[in-house]
Amino acid sequence: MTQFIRQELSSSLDLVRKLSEDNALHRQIEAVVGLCTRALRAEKKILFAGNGGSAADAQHWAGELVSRFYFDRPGLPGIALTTDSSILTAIGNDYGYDYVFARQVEALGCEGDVFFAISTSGNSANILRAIHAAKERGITVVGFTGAGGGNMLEHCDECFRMPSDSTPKIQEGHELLGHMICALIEKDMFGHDRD
Ligand SMILES: O=C(CO)[C@@H](O)[C@H](O)[C@H](O)[C@H](O)COP(=O)(O)O
Ligand SMILES: [Zn+2]
Repeated sequence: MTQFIRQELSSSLDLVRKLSEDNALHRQIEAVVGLCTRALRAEKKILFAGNGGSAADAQHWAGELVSRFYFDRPGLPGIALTTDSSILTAIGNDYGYDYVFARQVEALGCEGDVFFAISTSGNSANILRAIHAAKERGITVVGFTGAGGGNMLEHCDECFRMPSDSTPKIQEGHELLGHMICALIEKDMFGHDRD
């Protein structure tokens, strides 16, 4: 068992080392933070969606914006499309699971919003359909995926590709990016660092 533990920790360290050395990624993070803060200053909002562990990320990051991250400050408009069981089951039952996020983007999204589309494979049908719905509405799409990129890659305005093919490892990378982006949005919008 300890060999598995060591292997897991070693691959996580390898991922973090790659992220820390990727200057293009750091510039991409800055670009995404900038597009998010421009949208927020224009009274727009950020939508989040993903499946499984990525649904947890969607809810986690929306909470960082609406509540707080490092310090007390006004709430920021973030909505996770993964939380309302009545909406999810109604759409899934009436239109099919592929539409559970796209229908919400249609109903809730506005031109100028930002949509964080999270899929480790880049191929989940309900994420791809939500991306299509977002683009149709002039909503900026920021993708979070893995090394392969999948079908979502070509449809995102910006897409973070973690340097791994392992779903759990990709998610670990997404978690790091999500926290950094939320912290930088907060800092940019309200002008100071941590408490
Ligand atoms: O969290 C994990 C694996 O670590 C799983 O729940 C994983 O999120 C699910 O298999 C998702 O359905 C995978 O979808 P996606 O990331 O490829 O879009
Ligand atoms: Zn997971």
